[in-house]
Amino acid sequence: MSRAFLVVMDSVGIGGAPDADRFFNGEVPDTGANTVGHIARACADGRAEQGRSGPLCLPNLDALGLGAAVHLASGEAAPGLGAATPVGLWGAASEVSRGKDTPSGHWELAGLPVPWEWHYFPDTLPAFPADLTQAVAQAAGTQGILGNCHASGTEILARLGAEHLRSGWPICYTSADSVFQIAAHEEAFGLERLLTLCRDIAPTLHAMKVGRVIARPFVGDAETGFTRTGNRHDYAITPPGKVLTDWVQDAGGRVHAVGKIGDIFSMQGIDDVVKGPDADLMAHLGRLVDTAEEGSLSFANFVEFDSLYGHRRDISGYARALEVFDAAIGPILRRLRPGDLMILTADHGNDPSWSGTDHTRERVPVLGAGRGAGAIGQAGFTDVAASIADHLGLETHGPGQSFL
Ligand SMILES: O=P(O)(O)O[C@H]1O[C@H](CO)[C@@H](O)[C@H]1O
Ligand SMILES: [Mn+2]
Ligand SMILES: [Mn+2]
Repeated sequence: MSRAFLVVMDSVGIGGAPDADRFFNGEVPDTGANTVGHIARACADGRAEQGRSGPLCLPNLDALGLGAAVHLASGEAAPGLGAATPVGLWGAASEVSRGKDTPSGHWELAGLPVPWEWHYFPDTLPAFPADLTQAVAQAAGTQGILGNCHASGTEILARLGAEHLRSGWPICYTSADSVFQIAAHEEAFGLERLLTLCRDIAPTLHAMKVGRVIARPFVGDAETGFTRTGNRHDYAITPPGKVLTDWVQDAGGRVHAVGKIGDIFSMQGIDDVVKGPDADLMAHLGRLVDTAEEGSLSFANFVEFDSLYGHRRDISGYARALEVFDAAIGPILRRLRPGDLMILTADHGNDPSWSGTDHTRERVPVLGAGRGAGAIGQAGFTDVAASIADHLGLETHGPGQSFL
């Protein structure tokens, strides 16, 4: 028997997406974006010295083949990585779904490319159509909404947090992703009221093919500043068909979700979920490596690379998070048993050295531990699902090909 662990390092791209010129941050195309490559370059040049220092140090990910994968994907060397011959399976995967967002990336990694065009709101003022604005205000019980624009979630709180406290109106904003985000004060507006509002309005947005309604609760005041809390909740469209989690369950295996995976798949094919900050999630992943059943899939997402550092264009923070992740995953990799496969990958890029504040279209690393060493080469996202299915002895579905 065998077990599988699929670990998504959210936004840890490695450059070189073949269609990067069709994706943008503002006016700037994503051509040339390279999350890991540019972080490694900044570290080597002494431009990532906050809370860490020196060349990017990722011995465990690099031993599996991260540096080699960066070079394969982008043609660029990542300074500090890629010196040794990989001891894992390594390759670079491209996405075919037409969104560079989290659900598109995860669904395709789970075997199902997104078959539709997502709806994106224009970067205009207002960003939302009048009937949607009215529907949200009516559901909120307010005379109107604030925001109604593209924004970074932290910047818009600094700009509109005080006005939200004065008016009581919810702050609604979007991004280059297919999202409708509602920020509201946990105490003044009420956390439960915000979650109810998002849940009630979600079917309207999903009918428009907007991927997610995201509740963004925050606390604080104008004097001390406003801070988002851990009570974020995503209300996502359901995947349009069966995915890897269903394949595992249909064969009688259990599926354990760690982090945002439950939200991203609307709990489809998932037995249980644990949430929390990434440091806690790593402890849960370690526990699953020690306890997961034969035939099971443990599916984890580590979001802080993206949410705390990529969108904030914080190169030092992103480098630090990669180094902390690397140090923590090492002992877990060493606890894998015969018959286990762990794949580490990503869902899109979010190059912190790039223009704008949105994701970047990139290839992603595919690093495999437990099934020997070797080059996978250029792969598709769906090959990840096919390979896990192959490893677990399941029938595969969809376009993916196993690289095992
Ligand atoms: O700037 P914040 O609120 O973190 O928003 C980011 O988070 C959203 C969901 O991942 C993305 O679409 C991006 O807009
Ligand atoms: Mn993501
Ligand atoms: Mn993101």
